[in-house]
Amino acid sequence: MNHPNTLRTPDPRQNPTPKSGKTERQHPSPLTTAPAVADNDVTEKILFVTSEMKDFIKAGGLGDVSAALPRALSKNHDIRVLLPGYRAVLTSGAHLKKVGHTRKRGVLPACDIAELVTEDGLHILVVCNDALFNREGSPYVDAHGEGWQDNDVRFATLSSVAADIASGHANLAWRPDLLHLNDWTCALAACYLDWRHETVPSVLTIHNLAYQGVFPESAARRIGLPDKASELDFHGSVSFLRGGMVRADCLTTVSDSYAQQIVGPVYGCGMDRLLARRRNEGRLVGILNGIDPDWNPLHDSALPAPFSIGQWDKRRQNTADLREELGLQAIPGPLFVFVSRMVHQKGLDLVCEAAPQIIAAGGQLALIGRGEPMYERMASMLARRFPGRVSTHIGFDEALAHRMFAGADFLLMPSRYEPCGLSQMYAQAYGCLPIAHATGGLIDTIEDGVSGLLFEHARVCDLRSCLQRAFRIYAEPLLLDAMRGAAMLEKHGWSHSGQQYTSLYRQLCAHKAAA
Ligand SMILES: Nc1ncnc2c1ncn2[C@@H]1O[C@H](COP(=O)(O)OP(=O)(O)O[C@H]2O[C@H](CO)[C@@H](O)[C@H](O)[C@H]2O)[C@@H](O)[C@H]1O
Repeated sequence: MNHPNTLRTPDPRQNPTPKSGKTERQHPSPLTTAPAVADNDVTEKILFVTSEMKDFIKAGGLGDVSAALPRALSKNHDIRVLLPGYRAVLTSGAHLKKVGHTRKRGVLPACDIAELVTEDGLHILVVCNDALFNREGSPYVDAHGEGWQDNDVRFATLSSVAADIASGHANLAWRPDLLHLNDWTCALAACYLDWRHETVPSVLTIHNLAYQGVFPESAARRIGLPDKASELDFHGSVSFLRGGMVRADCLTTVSDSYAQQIVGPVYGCGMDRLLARRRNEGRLVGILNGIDPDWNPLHDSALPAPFSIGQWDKRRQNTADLREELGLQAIPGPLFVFVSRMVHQKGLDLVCEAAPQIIAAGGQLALIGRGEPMYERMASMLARRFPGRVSTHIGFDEALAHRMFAGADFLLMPSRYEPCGLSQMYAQAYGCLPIAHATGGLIDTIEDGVSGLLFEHARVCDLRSCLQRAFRIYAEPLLLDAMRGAAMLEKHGWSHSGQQYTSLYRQLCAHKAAA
């Protein structure tokens, strides 16, 4: 997710958590007892608000989760996704029908609301405002990679419309019992509900705390913030995420380990004290992401040789074809891949530093990604330095990513931090063993020495030792195949996490109803 207009992780030692003029809402935790969840027991109406969805437009992992989680939840909920009317949505070929309208709210514009239904029956509500959303390119950045100048207005509008739908001010025949917000781009919805004295409960999921939707103070005027909006104050700037973190009824993040890490100064991005307080209130929980069941190497049309556990000859065919596709030599050594946004978080610099060791030991490396120009250059230079042994593809190519997981022996994921991570789970499903820094969701999804390899610190020396382990495993085919099988057997579906969300929704709705 390349979210501009958001500040990179502030150093919390330099920036202690600011004291807001307003006391944060105190309420007893409702998250104590979990009502039983029966399958196909469709109850609460949920509005799932997101700024990207893989069906139409994806910038990062949020796009994957926004496509998979609502579908998993639809067996227990009447769930609708709310998405901005980007050009990619309007021109997707789906039939859009106008179903509602929101009025101008101060400086925020009026919007139409259209509905489309996906082929598999998921209802999507689309916020239509051509001036804000109907433009070419990414949800967050312009053609030069700069954040859209009006991102504050665009995402305040998305949030305001979500609150309008929740409070029955959108002329819609449907009204949700709960709002599920995702990341800073819609976090303000929790504030709008509060400022408008609406009681609809909200859950805010933090997919990546480093992206906080921080804008200069002038944004307050541009989006018409009320004077009382001190919960958005972040060292004199306006933080959309902070507002949502204060006002949402419950915060979730995408793994248990990350939930534990972000209440401390190292991973807390300057928000650790607020988050610790919310955890002590019982209002911060970790719910692990799952992956879409479509990630199945036996039924993947992108693969030259679909395979299942044990069909290692077929898997090797994918490796040979991938080498040919990427212009890599046909050698007997292991193939390592890196499939990721190329940003500081993902540790590409560590991969580049360790690459000569991989080559010297008889391995190969293939990289795919796009992101910050410095990292893209680093990856391209590596391919020029080691022709036939390193391949770099700058760009986004979903089908190639599938073939890389299916053909590579190891996935490199030395992320400095990782809220959950999806690539390691995709890799495991395709028998490619992740080699990862033991942080966040990587701890919760990889069993060291069984379904992948973990190293303790995001340092090149730790990565190097882990690479030596990988070469030793590769030299023992029986062990390698056993680990591949174990990785493919990992259960990373959405059913358990979906149940946890359902329990949470039910507790919050019951609590609000009782109040
Ligand atoms: N060039 C390219 N071509 C093809 N595919 C590419 C690609 N670059 C990346 N991808 C794919 O994009 C997705 C990225 O998902 P991640 O969870 O790894 O990262 P991200 O940091 O964006 O997500 C944030 O949100 C998610 C969702 O909650 C958290 O898992 C994560 O930890 C958090 O940082 C994966 O499916 C990956 O394979």
